[in-house]
Amino acid sequence: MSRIRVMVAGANGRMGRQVVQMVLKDKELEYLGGIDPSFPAENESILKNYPLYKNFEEAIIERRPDVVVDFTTPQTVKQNTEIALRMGVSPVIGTTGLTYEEILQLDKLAKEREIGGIVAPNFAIGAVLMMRFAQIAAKYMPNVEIIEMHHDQKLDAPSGTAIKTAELIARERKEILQGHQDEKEIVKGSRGGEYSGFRIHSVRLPGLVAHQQVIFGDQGQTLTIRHDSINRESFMPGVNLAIKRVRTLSGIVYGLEHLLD
Ligand SMILES: NC(=O)C1=CN([C@@H]2O[C@H](COP(=O)(O)OP(=O)(O)OC[C@H]3O[C@@H](n4cnc5c(N)ncnc54)[C@H](OP(=O)(O)O)[C@@H]3O)[C@@H](O)[C@H]2O)C=CC1
Ligand SMILES: O=C(O)C1=N[C@H](C(=O)O)C[C@H](O)C1
Repeated sequence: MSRIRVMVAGANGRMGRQVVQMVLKDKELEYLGGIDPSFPAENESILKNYPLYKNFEEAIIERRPDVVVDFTTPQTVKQNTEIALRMGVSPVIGTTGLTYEEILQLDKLAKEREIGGIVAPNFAIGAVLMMRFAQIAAKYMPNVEIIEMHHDQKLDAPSGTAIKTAELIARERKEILQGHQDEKEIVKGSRGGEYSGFRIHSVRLPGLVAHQQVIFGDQGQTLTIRHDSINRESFMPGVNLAIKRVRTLSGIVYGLEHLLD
């Protein structure tokens, strides 16, 4: 059976480097090269042993991969994905920051071109379970707040995981007036961002990787569902699964849970 030909956009980034190593270790995958405007600084970088492009479109035209994995930036991911879909390449998108409307637009394009793609705000299995458990709890405990905590180089807030969690909670939660209606926010932003009547708080600190708590409250009790990615290896089994399954999908699938049994 022929190997799946893979390129990695954002290859020189924190996630991209991890993905390149994972692809190189898997005999079912063939690494065609990376795409990243910033070239690796260290001479010993493994990236330098393979083609490295600065321009996404040029790379896709020249190498013609089956799958392109995108861990770039919220500013560039939509354009990259449109190029990939127009060129018949299946996108595996980990980059966060796409709006729901943008995902729908990409889905339309993917279906027109009969190509499968996946947008997964979190590839860690534990995070997928955390979101599912929060969705279940929201039906019974509608008072809820989300606290997400990430490293201080993150470009988007709230995290893609927090947004997806909020979407799932909002689907199950009955509409309630949460908190005191006469609340006065003394320090602007201290109550976090509002999503569908509940709050999301974003913490950014060095030392953190990717963490989230979903806290539910009720009379005399709280329930806390927490997930921690303590390193970026946590995302690799999910990315690997997505690379192997993406070409069997129809249109853009939103969330790794759709690939799990
Ligand atoms: N879905 C998931 O499970 C996870 C998702 N993420 C998401 O992945 C994204 C990347 O995170 P992270 O690796 O930490 O970020 P980094 O900033 O470390 O890496 C992003 C890389 O992409 C490069 N880049 C920018 N524009 C382009 C482009 N047009 N084409 C190719 N490469 C480009 C950047 O170069 P330069 O620095 O020069 O701009 C940088 O090297 C974020 O959106 C993050 O939220 C992160 C972890 C897990
Ligand atoms: O930027 C990160 O690091 C992460 N981003 C994703 C998100 O926005 O949810 C996934 C994970 O939390 C790590």
